[in-house]
Amino acid sequence: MMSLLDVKGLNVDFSTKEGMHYVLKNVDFNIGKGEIVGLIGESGSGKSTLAMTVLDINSHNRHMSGNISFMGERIDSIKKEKMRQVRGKSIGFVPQSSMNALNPLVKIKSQFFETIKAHTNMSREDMLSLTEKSLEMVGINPSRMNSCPYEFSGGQRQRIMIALSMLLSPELIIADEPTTALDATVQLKIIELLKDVVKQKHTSMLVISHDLHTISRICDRIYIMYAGKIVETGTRDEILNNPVHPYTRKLLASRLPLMCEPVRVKGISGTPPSTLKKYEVCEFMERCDRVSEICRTVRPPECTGSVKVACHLESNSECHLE
Ligand SMILES: Nc1ncnc2c1ncn2[C@@H]1O[C@H](COP(=O)(O)OP(=O)(O)OP(=O)(O)O)[C@@H](O)[C@H]1O
Ligand code: NI
Repeated sequence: MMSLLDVKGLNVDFSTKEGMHYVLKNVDFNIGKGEIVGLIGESGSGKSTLAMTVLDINSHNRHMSGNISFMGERIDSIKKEKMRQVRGKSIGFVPQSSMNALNPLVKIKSQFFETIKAHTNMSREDMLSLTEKSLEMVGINPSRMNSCPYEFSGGQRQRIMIALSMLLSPELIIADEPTTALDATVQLKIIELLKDVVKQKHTSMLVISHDLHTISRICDRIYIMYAGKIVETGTRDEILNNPVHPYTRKLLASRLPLMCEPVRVKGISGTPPSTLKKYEVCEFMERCDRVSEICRTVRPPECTGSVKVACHLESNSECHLE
C-alpha cells in the first residue's frame, strides 16, 4: 500500500527552564491511502506532540530530528508558507478540545468562509453550497450556519469541527482526542460519524486517543505509544486479540467496553516516567508485571521496520503467555 504519511526516526525534545524534555523517541509511523490509523497512549505520552510535529505547530522550543514525508515529499523542512498550505488544505486537523476551538461569538458560516478563502478563490455561491454540504454531512441542519458556536451543544460543536476539518477534502485528517469530554453515547456517534465521512470521501485518518476500546472500533491499524516510544503496532485484530507488550495488555484490561454497565475499572498502577530523563533501558520496566533479568540491562528492540513489539518478550518466545 502506498504511504500517504511516512514518519521515520522522529525524535522530539523541548528545551525549557527545567532542562530538556525528551518527548518523542525514534518514532516510525505511517499511514496508507484510505487507512484509519489509531495512536493510543496515556496522558503525556507524546501523542499530540507527534500530530503537532507533523503539522509543524508548537515549534517555538522544539528540537527535532528524523524525516516526515507526506505524499512522497519531505515536509519537515519546507517553508512556513508552504506548510500553511498543507495544513487545512491537504491535512485537516481536529485539535484536542476542539469543541472549544471555534470562536464562540462568530457565526459558523463566517468561520467556514474564512477557511475556504484562505486556500481557494471560490465564489460566494460556491462557498455557501460547500458549507451547506459539509454541515449536512455531519448531521447539522445547514439552516443553522448563521448561528454562533455557543448556541450548539458540545457534541454538535464537535460535529461542526469535523465538518470544518473536512471542508477542503484533505487527503488526511488528524483527529486528536475527538471524543474526550463527551458522554458515552455521543462518543460512539462521533466516532461512527468520523468513520463514515472518512470512508465516504476516501480520506485517510489518524485518530488519537487514550481510550483503546472506543477508538479501536473504527481503526484498521493501531500504534501503541508509551513514554514517547511506539511500543507495539499491528492491525486492529492483532492488537485486540493477540497483544504482546505488557503495556498493551494492561491497556486492554484496564477498561471495559463502552456498552457494559459501569463497573469499577482497574487503572494501570504506577506513574509514567519523567520526560526529563533519558532512559537506558525499557521505560515501562517500573510498571511492568513481566520484568525479567534482561530488561534491567538491555534496551528492548525498537518498533521500527519489521519489529512490531518493543519488548524482550517478543524475541524470547518462551515468555509468551498461553
Ligand atoms: N512546547 C513544549 N515545551 C515543553 N514540553 C512540552 C511542550 N509541548 C509538549 N510538552 C511535553 O511533552 C509531553 C507530551 O505531551 P503531549 O501533549 O504530546 O501528550 P499527549 O500524549 O497528547 O497527552 P494527553 O493525552 O494528555 O493529551 C508532556 O510531558 C508535555 O508537557
Ligand atoms: Ni494530547
